[in-house]
Amino acid sequence: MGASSTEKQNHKAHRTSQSGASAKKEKSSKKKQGTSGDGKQHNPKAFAFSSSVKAKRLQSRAAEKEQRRLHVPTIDHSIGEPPPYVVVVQGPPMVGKSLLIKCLVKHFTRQNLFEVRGPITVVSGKQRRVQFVECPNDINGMIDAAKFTDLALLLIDGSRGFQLETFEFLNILQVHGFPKVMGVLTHLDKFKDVKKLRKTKQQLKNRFGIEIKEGVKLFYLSGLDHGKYLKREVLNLARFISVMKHHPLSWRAAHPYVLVDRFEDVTPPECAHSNKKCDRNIILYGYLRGCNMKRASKVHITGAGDFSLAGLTSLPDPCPLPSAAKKKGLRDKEKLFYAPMSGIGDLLYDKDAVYIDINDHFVQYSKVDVVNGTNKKFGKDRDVGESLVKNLQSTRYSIDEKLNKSFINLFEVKPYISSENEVRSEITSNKISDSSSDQEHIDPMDGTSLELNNKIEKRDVSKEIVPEDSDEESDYESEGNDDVDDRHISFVDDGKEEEFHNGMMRRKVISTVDDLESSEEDDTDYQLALSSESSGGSGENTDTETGGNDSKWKESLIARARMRQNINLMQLVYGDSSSKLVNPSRVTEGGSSEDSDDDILVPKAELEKRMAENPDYDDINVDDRSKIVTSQLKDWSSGDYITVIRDRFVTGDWSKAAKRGEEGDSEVEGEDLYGDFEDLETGEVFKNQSIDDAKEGDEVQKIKVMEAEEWRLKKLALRAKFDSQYPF
Ligand SMILES: Nc1nc2c(ncn2[C@@H]2O[C@H](COP(=O)(O)OP(=O)(O)OP(=O)(O)O)[C@@H](O)[C@H]2O)c(=O)[nH]1
Repeated sequence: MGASSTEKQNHKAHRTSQSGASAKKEKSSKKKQGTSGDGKQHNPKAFAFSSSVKAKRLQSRAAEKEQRRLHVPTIDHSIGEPPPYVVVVQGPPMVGKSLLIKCLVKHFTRQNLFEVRGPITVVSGKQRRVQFVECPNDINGMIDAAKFTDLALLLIDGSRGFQLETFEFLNILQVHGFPKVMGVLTHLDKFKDVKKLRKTKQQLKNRFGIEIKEGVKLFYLSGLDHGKYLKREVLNLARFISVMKHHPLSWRAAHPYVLVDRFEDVTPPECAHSNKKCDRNIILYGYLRGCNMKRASKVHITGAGDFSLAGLTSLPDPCPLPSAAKKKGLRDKEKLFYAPMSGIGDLLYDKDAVYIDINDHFVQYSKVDVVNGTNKKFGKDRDVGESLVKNLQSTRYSIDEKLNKSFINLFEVKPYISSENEVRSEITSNKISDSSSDQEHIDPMDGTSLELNNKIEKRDVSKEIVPEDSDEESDYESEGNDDVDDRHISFVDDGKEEEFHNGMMRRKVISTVDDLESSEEDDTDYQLALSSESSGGSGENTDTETGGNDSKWKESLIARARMRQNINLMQLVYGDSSSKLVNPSRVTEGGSSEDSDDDILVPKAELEKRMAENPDYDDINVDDRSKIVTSQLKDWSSGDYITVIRDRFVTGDWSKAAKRGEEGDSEVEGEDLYGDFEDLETGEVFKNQSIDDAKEGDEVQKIKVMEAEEWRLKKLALRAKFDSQYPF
């Protein structure tokens, strides 16, 4: 019973849905199969071309599409890694451009960026690098940015809506080929009402579509978290940027251009120093985009003008793709980031150097200005190397300048002290200058103001006489010379005082005239010291103490100064007294020079007169031969002597010369003019037959000799002529 009832049960037939998603799905699948709803197949001919015109139009359309696809400019990956894509972040002021770049950089590199300046290159994926640039808010900056941007992120303040800057930039983009554009809405957290927020979002999206084109992507950054955009939203935006398809603009693909990420001024500092408007040499670094650039081509630098390239060099990639980077020994993190103008990035590749950047947090090498009397201290304590580097920064003079100012003192006494007056004026000037010894003197070698050196200089120039009374000396030391260096140590030993000044030993002589005179025999490195150093009073003290002997000791000083002014350099260098120096001041009445200072001084004019009357070869000044005594020499300007000399030449009359020789002219005498002569061609030997011999023989013999002589000279002249013409 139960079984029969089940057999009779009527099942409802399956009714296919006529509406809804499943009905649509079914319809489309049947269409694809070419069957109608009842399962019958359509007539295939029904879908063939009904009109030939329509068919042609369809065909040409398809061909056009295909051609367009083929001609889309693409990046040639065969020539190496493509340069990074440039993402320009643009928007009105305070919209959040810098913050967005910082957040994107943080996302890609896990590093914090403190300042956004210049292009920032990051590796966004295995095969892609992105360069972020913040667009300036002036019109020129926008024009420049429109020229190189591959993707423009237009930031719009949601709470304010579209602002003028956005429209300006869009218009500029249109005339520069219109690269890809994406919108980013910020400041959405300022909306308290959710409905209003939704409505505003929709409105802005529609407007954005109208302004640019339908379907343009618009991102929403809904607020801040710890001063940064939400990670999720940044990640979405970053992903979109890194997978976005880029098609370079055709004009750009055909023209080389560089977005400079770093520049260096390599103008010689002297030129820049002397003329601030001189032509500068600049090295610009950046990725070359578009096509290859020729070395000799002219370039346009935006905002600066047209320039010619001096050179073009390819450098290693400062931010290579991870696949190309050598991972051994380097952390990937370091390699994925390059922002030279922002001061980030450890390594900096130059044309001829690689720089390692050490963060100021670790060490501060740059010179820090003292602010409010307190010097900011960075990093750890200084070590030797650091202090050396810092010392270099405080150098005020270049080596050239220092060399120009420096001098080498060959003599113990400066040789320009030549007369009594000069010596006197030197002494007095020292006295005067002592009182003004506070004046700053700059040491040419180390550029520091050293009063100590100043004093040493004075000691060298003039001399110091220290009073015999050692108490006074000590008084002097203690009284007015607090600023004298600590290293000034004095030793008194047998009338001479040894003194250490800056590590140099000096010997002073205790100044009595007797001592001075007795010490003259001692011709060692005796140094006479005038107490020019003793400020004000001591110089006067010496004068008063020596009293009546004043002129006497000065005389001996003058004599010594004069003696030293004529130091023979040759004697100094070779140690041999090949010549005797004339010391006009030291010639005695007898006309001979003596070493003693007791000699009576002879005026220079009188000495010269004496030398002219009774010259001596020894009196010839070896240093200055122009001072040769001329009275003993012949007057070669007289006509007779000139003819004598003239006839000595080939063009002269040799017979006359011979005659003169006969007469025994003193000029010709002694010269071996007619030596033995052998004619190399004939082998004939002519013995030395002077004209004097011919005089003794008969007239014929004499003529013969003359002829032979003339013939010989002719031959010599011919030979000389031949030699000069012969090429080798
Ligand atoms: N509440 C809120 N504040 C934001 C938002 N975006 C940015 N800011 C703040 O706006 C201020 C300016 O941000 P910046 O990134 O310096 O803006 P900018 O566009 O670079 O400014 P300029 O360089 O002067 O043109 C910062 O204090 C940000 O914290 C946002 O979505 N919401």
